[in-house]
Amino acid sequence: MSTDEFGRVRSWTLEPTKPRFVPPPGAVDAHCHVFGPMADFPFSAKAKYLPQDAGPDQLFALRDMLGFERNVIVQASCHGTDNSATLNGIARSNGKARGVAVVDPAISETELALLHAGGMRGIRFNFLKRLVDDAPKDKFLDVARRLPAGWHVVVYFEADILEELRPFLDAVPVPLVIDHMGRPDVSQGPDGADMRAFRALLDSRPDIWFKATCPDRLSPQGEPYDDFVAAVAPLVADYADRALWGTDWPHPNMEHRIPDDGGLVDVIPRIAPTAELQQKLLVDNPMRLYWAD
Ligand SMILES: O=C(O)c1cc(C(=O)O)oc(=O)c1
Repeated sequence: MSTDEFGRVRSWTLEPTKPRFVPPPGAVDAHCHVFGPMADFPFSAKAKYLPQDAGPDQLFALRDMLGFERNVIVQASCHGTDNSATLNGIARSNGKARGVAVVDPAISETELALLHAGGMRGIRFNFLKRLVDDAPKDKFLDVARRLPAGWHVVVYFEADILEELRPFLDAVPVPLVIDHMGRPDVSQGPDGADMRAFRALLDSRPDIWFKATCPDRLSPQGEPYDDFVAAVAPLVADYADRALWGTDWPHPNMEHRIPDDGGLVDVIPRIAPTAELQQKLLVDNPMRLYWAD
């Protein structure tokens, strides 16, 4: 694990390998983050981790090396509800990044419009207790009802609270995107209880999307992530028009098991084995959600 003299942690490799898989033209890394740089964009006082800087320059260099063209930058929990670092990343991308914000539910319509102008197209609700202090469902629903046209809600939760969250998810009046598939136990296989519950959620509404992401977080086996591939490939095949993919760089909280980003890209052709599936996963689906205008 790499911690600097200020106790700031690095959760990403400085030497990612070049993937064998070549993404189709226009491929979107639809789940990544930026950390800081802290001198310009300090972390939240409530942050649960203190990372080293992982700013837009590093993100865009990785994007190019991996063969991607666009990023969707998701506001990381360490920046709380101050979206300046994410907006800075979008602003510096020459139109090649859009974002997902985290907001105080009391945010005004004017501030939401500013986030839209800055390239945000959704907000994220985080239900992981190790990342946020509280997740007020009633306030979340209030702001979900006031979003700019075309926005969606990204939700991050773990499989053990999916049933409890169902009434809340049912009540969200805009499309939903589920981070990391709601963290199923992939060792249960494609027909395990967690995947069945997740499929039931997807079947409940046609406008629920998911990120087929994070083998590094979800695979007990680790590389080459055979358990993840076995559980997730059928989901991508069956819900091909609703699947997104992303690196999750700089892999918050993964300092003890830092993944190789090239290795993550090489999982793509195993969960999306045909050119048609790859085109949907990496280009058509994220473009519909994030670059509709
Ligand atoms: O599982 C995590 O630790 C994690 C954290 C964050 C964040 O801090 O925003 O985002 C993610 O997508 C995943």
